[in-house]
Amino acid sequence: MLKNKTIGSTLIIAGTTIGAGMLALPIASAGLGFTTAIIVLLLAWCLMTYTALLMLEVHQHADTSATLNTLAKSLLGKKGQVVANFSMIFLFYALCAAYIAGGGSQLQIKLSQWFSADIPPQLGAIAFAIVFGSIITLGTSTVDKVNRILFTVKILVLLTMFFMLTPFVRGQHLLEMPLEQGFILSALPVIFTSFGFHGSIPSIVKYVGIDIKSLRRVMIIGASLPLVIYLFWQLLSQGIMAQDQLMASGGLGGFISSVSEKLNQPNISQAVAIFADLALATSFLGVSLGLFDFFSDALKKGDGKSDRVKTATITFLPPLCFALFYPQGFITALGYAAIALVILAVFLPVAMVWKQRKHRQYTQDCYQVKGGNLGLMSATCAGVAIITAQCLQMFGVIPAVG
Ligand SMILES: N[C@@H](Cc1ccccc1)C(=O)O
Repeated sequence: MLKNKTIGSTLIIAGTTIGAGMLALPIASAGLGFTTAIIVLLLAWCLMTYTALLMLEVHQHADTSATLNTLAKSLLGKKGQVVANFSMIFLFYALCAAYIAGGGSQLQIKLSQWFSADIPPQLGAIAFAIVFGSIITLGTSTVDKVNRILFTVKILVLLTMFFMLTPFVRGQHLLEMPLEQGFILSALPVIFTSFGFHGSIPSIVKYVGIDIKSLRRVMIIGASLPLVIYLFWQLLSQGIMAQDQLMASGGLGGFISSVSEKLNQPNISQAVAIFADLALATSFLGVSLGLFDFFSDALKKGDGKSDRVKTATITFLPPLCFALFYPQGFITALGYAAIALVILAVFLPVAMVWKQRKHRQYTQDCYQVKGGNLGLMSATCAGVAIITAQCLQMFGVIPAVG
């Protein structure tokens, strides 16, 4: 039974992680060249796995049903709790905004083809938000059913897409060096966000129970599956197109059409487009369900129809507004998400573990993540670097990606 739960939880983690971020990776890392991109991916993976283990170290002494809210409150006090909740809302809003902008632009391209008319991107965003907002409003069991089907198809399409794209990889593209050093900094926030899943750790702990050995395995394998898939994805996207072509694609739709132009194979570009839709849809369902439940709990809304519609409005309206103003804002929104994710997935775990190690006697059988203070310091510095990179981009000091 526990084994079953461990496998299920590993898949939940991997499923949450592989999403919009993966679609943004080829565009965000276009200027880096293959080798540099791989090094940054590995570093981001190390950081995120390390902080996920830190969260387990914190969870081992708390109640099974502890949430980030209660953990932050008990270890860091009222201020910590406010910071935790604020970064959670900001992260989920930014992610939803990215999904609506990305999904909307995909939908708009399709609607324009179907109706042979020039449909504005805003209409795509509205339609995308209404379709998925309704699924969420119908309830968690509907989401579960839709998600299972979409997730299975997503993995099948991913494998097909990898299989079809491999023959087009050209070695010389993989030897290219960073076009400009600034691009390394610019790519950090999006690459970091693509490894994010930390909002789901409390639910997994609650589901599996406090069994550190199993939980460690869940976190390590759950974070490593996306790493393997991203490494392949990087090999394919950067191996097929030269850096300047990738850089010129601009946005998700642009990337997909460059792939189809380059390969001149309608089947492959179809597979890439379907994968992109499914990746957006599954992550959107997972993240917006989390945000919906968070609001419904925080605002003490019931499960009645009118209450659910009200909660849905609070959940979906602000990110929809962002997507209406910035229809091309897919990657921009993911960059903003990185700021909140650094707080949630790096600063908070580090602060909580630091406090706990200081105030609590660790006995022989307590779990303590290796690395000591040096590990905590390095993670903090990495977090500061990511936030700085995003701010420098916002102020136009370094080139923006996307
Ligand atoms: N990693 C997810 C984004 C995410 C970050 C943090 C928590 C949940 C999801 C993606 O690539 O789409």
